[in-house]
Amino acid sequence: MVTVSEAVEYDVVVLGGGPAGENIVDRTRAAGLTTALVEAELVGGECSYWACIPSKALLRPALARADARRVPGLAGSVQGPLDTAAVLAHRDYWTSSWKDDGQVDWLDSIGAHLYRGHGRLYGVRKVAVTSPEGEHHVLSARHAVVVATGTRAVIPDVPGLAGARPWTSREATSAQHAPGRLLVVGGSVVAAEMATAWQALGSQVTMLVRGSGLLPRMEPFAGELVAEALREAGAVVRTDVSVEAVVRDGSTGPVQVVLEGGEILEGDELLMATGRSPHTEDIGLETVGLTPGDWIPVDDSCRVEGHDWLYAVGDVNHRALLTHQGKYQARIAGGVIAARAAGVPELDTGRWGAHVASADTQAMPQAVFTDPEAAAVGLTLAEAERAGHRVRAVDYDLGKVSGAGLYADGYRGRARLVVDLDREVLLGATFVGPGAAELLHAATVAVAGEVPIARLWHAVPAFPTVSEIWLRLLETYRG
Ligand SMILES: Cc1cc2nc3c(=O)[nH]c(=O)nc-3n(C[C@H](O)[C@H](O)[C@H](O)COP(=O)(O)OP(=O)(O)OC[C@H]3O[C@@H](n4cnc5c(N)ncnc54)[C@H](O)[C@@H]3O)c2cc1C
Ligand SMILES: NC(=O)c1ccc[n+]([C@@H]2O[C@H](COP(=O)([O-])OP(=O)(O)OC[C@H]3O[C@@H](n4cnc5c(N)ncnc54)[C@H](O)[C@@H]3O)[C@@H](O)[C@H]2O)c1
Repeated sequence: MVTVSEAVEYDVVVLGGGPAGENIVDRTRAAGLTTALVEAELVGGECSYWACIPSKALLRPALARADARRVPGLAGSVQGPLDTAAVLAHRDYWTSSWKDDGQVDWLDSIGAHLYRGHGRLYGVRKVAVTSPEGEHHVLSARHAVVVATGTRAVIPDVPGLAGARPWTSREATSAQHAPGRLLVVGGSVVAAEMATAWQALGSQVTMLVRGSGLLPRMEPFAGELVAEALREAGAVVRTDVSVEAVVRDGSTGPVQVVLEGGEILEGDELLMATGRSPHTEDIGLETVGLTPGDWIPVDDSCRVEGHDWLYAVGDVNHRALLTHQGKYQARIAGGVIAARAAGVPELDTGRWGAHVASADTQAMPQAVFTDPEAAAVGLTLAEAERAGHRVRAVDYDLGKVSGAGLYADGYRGRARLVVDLDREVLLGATFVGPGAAELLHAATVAVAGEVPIARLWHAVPAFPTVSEIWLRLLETYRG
């Protein structure tokens, strides 16, 4: 091991090169600071290679076909199966076949230094790196160390599961063929999106959901509409079931799942879409008084309490497990690091200030690329009520909007605004329907901007777009 006296010094050292880590590098370099990035696998992280990008590349053809099948005059031409090989090749293109040359070129172009290898905190302001070749480096940070090590899939402690080669999100996004029968355990976002993709790509999907419905963090109608569409597409969606054991003999044979009550189901692959745990077991948290394996709690500037040099951004701080929020946190924390390095006397930490990630808690958007798409920002009705707001939910059938009817024959969807009755602003909005993801940003602007309902009345949606849902919702609210 090299000694600390041989440490290479930078202004900022970033541990983990996913979207959040990359954005810290970008912001701190833009501020003229010297920055090193430590990455154990591929620069770009989970999102680029085994999550957002490949999953959306698999889903886009499925959703485009579903939309086209609802357009008179076109529907007849798109009744056949997807070209699975072409879809997988398209996915491979979007992951650059799991190579990160493009991202590395970008790091070079902005003058950041990449250290490939496993990084660990090594006491105050230091990171030790072990390269794949076994070389050791110690990096020392003048201003900040930023942990952005992300998450991995949780494999629950179910008898027989660990030895049954279950798929996680990694295999579900990188598989090179469609399994004949795919069992999916879980009912949240990864489960719903991957069930949608693989059912469309030719697998017979069976979803085994522990709860009473899909997409449990959204308004209940989101999960209901997505489950209905999955069933119509031929998938089996079973709710209120619990997996008690898994059996798989040999390495390539079918896998059996034993449900509570004894029923046995068989599949060719088993996807466990049962949540995430932080990549913090072996990153030296103990050397700075934190607990290995835990999420890293931070304040609203993404700084770790009690350590004025240590920050955590992205999934690892557990504020919002979404790429765009991790990137947002990185922009905020990058700005904080740059301001403090420049000796700015006072940070802008008021609500919605430049140095606090207010949107994580007050206006977080999410788009789920199922058929129909489900998109939401801010609070659901139940969350707003739990938080003690005096609210009213305003609902409207998206299919009744002319733009939606023209978009697709028999358009099925629903929208909800959650209105704060005391301030007459939106606390949340949800849209479920084909193409609904693109309705989301208008709602995000309204929620983050706390735009008064009276002013939204003057934001006129173009006719005949699906966005006319805004007019219908406001009319419904005003009675
Ligand atoms: C199937 C799936 C689909 C998703 N789709 C979406 C989507 O459509 N939209 C969306 O917003 N979010 C989506 N997400 C969530 C999104 O992937 C994460 O929120 C995002 O990747 C988090 O970014 P991050 O930078 O915090 O961490 P990651 O992307 O996990 O990157 C962390 C990086 O740190 C590296 N690392 C870890 N430990 C070390 C170490 N000790 N030393 C060096 N390097 C280390 C890892 O190798 C990795 O490259 C999806 C997730 C899944 C699983
Ligand atoms: N389009 C997007 O924005 C997108 C897509 C995919 C994932 N993501 C994000 O990635 C993160 C991970 O998603 P996820 O769906 O893996 O996790 P999740 O935490 O959202 O859901 C995990 C689900 O698994 C269930 N579960 C846990 N243990 C179980 C068990 N033993 N048996 C049966 N069910 C069990 C839970 O009840 C929960 O509903 C989420 O935060 C999600 O927002 C986002």
